[in-house]
Amino acid sequence: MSYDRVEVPTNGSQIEAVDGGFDVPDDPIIPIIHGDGIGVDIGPAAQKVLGAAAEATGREINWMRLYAGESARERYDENLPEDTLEAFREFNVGIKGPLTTPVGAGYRSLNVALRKRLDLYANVRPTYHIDGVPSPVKDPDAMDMVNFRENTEDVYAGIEWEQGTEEVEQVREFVEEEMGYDNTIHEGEVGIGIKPITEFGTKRLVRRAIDYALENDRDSVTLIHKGNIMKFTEAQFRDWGFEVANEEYGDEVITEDTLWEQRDGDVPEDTVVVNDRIADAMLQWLLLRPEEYDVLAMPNLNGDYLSDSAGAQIGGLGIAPGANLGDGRVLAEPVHGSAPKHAGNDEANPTAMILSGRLMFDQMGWDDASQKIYDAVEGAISSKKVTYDIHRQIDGGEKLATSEFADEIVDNI
Ligand SMILES: NC(=O)C1=CN([C@@H]2O[C@H](COP(=O)(O)OP(=O)(O)OC[C@H]3O[C@@H](n4cnc5c(N)ncnc54)[C@H](OP(=O)(O)O)[C@@H]3O)[C@@H](O)[C@H]2O)C=CC1
Ligand SMILES: O=C(O)CCC(=O)C(=O)O
Ligand SMILES: [Mg+2]
Repeated sequence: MSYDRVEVPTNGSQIEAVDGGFDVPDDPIIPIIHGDGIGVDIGPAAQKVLGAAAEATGREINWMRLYAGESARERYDENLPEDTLEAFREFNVGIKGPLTTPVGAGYRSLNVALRKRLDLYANVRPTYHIDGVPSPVKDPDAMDMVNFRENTEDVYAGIEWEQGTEEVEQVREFVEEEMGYDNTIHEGEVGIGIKPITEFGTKRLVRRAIDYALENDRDSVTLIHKGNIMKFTEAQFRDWGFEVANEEYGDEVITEDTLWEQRDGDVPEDTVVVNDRIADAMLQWLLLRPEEYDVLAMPNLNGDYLSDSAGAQIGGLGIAPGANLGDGRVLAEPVHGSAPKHAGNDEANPTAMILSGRLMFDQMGWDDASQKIYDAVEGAISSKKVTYDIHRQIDGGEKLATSEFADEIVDNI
């Protein structure tokens, strides 16, 4: 493949996607987007730590810089160049920092565009507590969840019409007059959006969540929806989710309803329980009884809200990692955004992006390098040498810059 403005490393080899996994050489070429805002600080920091963990386990990462957002506007005069998409398609496994999306007018989310264009349909966001990280809750270790968020549809599909346009009035007329929703929309200006939830999108996401639960000895998968209100989208997500559980997994999975019918309520060994919860109530259980929840599966918007909220319980957005998964493709990225007010100040916490790299290593089968990163992050934080976000929540300690904190982690590897 030839690229317009991307330098492909001359050393290193390609990670191949094979049989639902990856064939990973010891010198892989890995694409990376540093990202907008704090991406200029945390991107290089994460690259350094991940490179050091690879080296410490006898490997070498050959980084391939890719561009999106501001860095792409500078080089290509566009937000999401074809080079970037093609390189992720060719090299299969990569990592990105955050990309800014303007509120209201302006271009649509480049993060969402990358997920959709690369068909990275599952946004996986584990929420676990690392020793020494301060938390606003009494028992942060009670939370050990993995959030599977549908990544390609729901209100993030981007089908909406702006107030004051001819199009929005056409949609209003169609909805009111042809679809029978007369007197449902208030008079005056309106903006209208569409929320598609498909059987295809739901089932592949729920399948991925159940497979993960089975492969990782997890006890349950909870489908999180607002199906009491949105009956044909969110409730349908739940119904299709249960269909997958009931029809595709045999004895490996049992639904909560079946358990209740059996009355003794005992879960057979090695069986994953699939249940569902309504999204607003779930946000209270996250705080009150997190130990009862394990793997969560949900539509796009619920997953976006829930992952930031859960992240707060284990130390905040500076810590919370994530990865976008497709079939034979991985693009790791932190939960947080570009935090513009900290951009370029060398102060943001790189941990979320570093732990996202850990998720990427897990997908590559680099369990030893992944463990090294976990231990080194834990070591750095427990010595109380931390970035500002953690420092302000603890007594004493030393406040480090992003780059210094990355060096501290490298020293712990
Ligand atoms: N996947 C992506 O690329 C995402 C992109 N975005 C985009 O990012 C932009 C900003 O979004 P916003 O809503 O402000 O959310 P952000 O996640 O960017 O930041 C919100 C706040 O969280 C804290 N925070 C976030 N990341 C870190 C970090 N690494 N270290 C320390 N503190 C951190 C900061 O809090 P404090 O200042 O209080 O310390 C920050 O001001 C928007 O354009 C949005 O669309 C948002 C989410 C995901
Ligand atoms: O794309 C964006 O700008 C925000 C997306 C977001 O908040 C997320 O994916 O968690
Ligand atoms: Mg978000």
